[in-house]
Amino acid sequence: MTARVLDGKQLAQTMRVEIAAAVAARTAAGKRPPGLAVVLIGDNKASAAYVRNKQKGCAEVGMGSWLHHLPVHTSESHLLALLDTLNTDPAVHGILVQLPLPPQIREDAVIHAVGPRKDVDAFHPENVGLLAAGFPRFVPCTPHGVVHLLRRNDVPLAGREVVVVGRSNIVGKPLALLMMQKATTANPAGCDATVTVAHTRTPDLAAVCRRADVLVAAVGRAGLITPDMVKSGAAVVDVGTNPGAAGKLVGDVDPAVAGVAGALSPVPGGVGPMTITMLLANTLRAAELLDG
Ligand SMILES: Nc1nc2c(c(=O)[nH]1)N[C@@H](CN(C=O)c1ccc(C(=O)N[C@@H](CCC(=O)O)C(=O)O)cc1)CN2
Repeated sequence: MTARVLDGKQLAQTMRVEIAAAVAARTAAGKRPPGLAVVLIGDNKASAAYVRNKQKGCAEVGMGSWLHHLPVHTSESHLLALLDTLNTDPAVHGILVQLPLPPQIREDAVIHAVGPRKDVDAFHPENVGLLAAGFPRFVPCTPHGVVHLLRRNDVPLAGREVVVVGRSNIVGKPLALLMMQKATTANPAGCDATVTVAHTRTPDLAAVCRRADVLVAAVGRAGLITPDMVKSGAAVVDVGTNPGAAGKLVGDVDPAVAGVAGALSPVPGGVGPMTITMLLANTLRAAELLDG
């Protein structure tokens, strides 16, 4: 078997056209274009590239974006003061602080300081709570990208066994919530699946993974998921972004898994591009919620 490729690059592009149409309709109706403020601290090359792509995405769909690039030694209080200003700026609908942060700045303090109505990453505890309760204000970008990638490729989820390997706040936990939740009008990203969350301390990880009709790997360990861990015909989504040889990005899934899986979302070209498109979708939603 050679797995069907779940092409995130192409789907992200299709969804951007849909978002651009919604933005154009808003501006034609005399509304302010959605605007995203992006805060980048320091000179991490990968972070700078992600931020560039986020701004490029904004331009592509007709949204405004502002980059606040702060030096690596920026103090936490300086960053919090900037966030205060952005929280009250009516042109700014979404605020994003690129992670990871330098060590003098507490991630938790920053996550709490982004106004929950502008928190397009959906990291603020208020938004985490709303998601957990099944009434998300914003759906976190990477998990939402995974759900769209599977749905738009007709991978069945309702009633299926989904195994999420990884328990991070950004991917594993929120994705497990979406996968287990009932699909409702308030929560169309709910998937009605039966969900197992596994991680590096799970005994016999291979046996747990082999149960999956849909297997999602989000651990951050290159090549962790090998062909013997995958049920024949399963859909496999790779969310890993690990540094490989010659500056290449490597996923958590061994490429040989393509010989066993029915469908495979690769790295690069799978969930990554979807993450940025879902950020644009959240910025549009923030503008709709804030400005009507
Ligand atoms: N504030 C946030 N910080 C971080 C997030 C986030 O969602 N919000 N996630 C990651 C980084 N990230 C977005 O910020 C991100 C990672 C990867 C990609 C992507 O498109 N990857 C491409 C490959 C790119 C390459 O070759 O280098 C792919 O997978 O095809 C987009 C966004 C941590 N920080």
